[in-house]
Amino acid sequence: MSQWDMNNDIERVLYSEDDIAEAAKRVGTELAADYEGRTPVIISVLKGAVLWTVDVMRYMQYAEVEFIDVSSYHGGIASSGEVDLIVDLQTDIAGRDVIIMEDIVDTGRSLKFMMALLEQRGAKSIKVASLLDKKEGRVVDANVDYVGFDVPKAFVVGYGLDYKQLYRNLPYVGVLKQAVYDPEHADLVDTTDITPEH
Ligand SMILES: O=P(O)(O)OC[C@H]1O[C@H](OP(=O)(O)OP(=O)(O)O)[C@H](O)[C@@H]1O
Ligand code: HPA
Repeated sequence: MSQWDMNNDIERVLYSEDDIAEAAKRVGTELAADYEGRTPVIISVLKGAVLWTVDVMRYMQYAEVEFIDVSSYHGGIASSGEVDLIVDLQTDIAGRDVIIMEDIVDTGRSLKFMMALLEQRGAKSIKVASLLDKKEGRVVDANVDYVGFDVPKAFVVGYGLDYKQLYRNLPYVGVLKQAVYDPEHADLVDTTDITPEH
């Protein structure tokens, strides 16, 4: 195997390409049924949710898609606690049914920030569809309505999720090897006793 291979940096795969394709079909089909007769605005959260968004929306009917970018991680593995709006929506969502598409809800800070913003702008309804829900990571209240997988408390990468902007293009979700992290952050990552919940 070539040394120049991202797969070498992965400790273990949690959700395979097939697992994710199945989850996208399940969530997309459920959304199609729940939004029958309505045209929701899908709000895809850059950059991580792009792959999940396009895979899920293939199973839906009439829907618009918009992008937003909020950031609390600034590239590393620890949430900074402060959320910034980096890229705003290009449309008015007042009176609209919106679906926030996330790759992961972890501390909940990004989602809480977006929920407040969309409520303030007069969204008629707001639901959340996330590939991963890391419930153990929550530090603020944030609820996910449509979940791909409940993910254990470990820093994961792949299928949109990054570490320092890399690994988003892996087709699966996995745990990064400890050795890949900056030594000063090593204590923030727990890769032991991780059991996939599927
Ligand atoms: O629940 P939280 O602790 O707020 O974490 C979840 C957020 O963090 C990640 O985005 P990030 O800010 O890293 O941007 P990215 O999608 O561009 O990687 C992820 O895509 C979520 O939006
Ligand atoms: O586990 C994670 N991996 C990548 N990005 C993230 N943003 C919040 N949690 C994570």
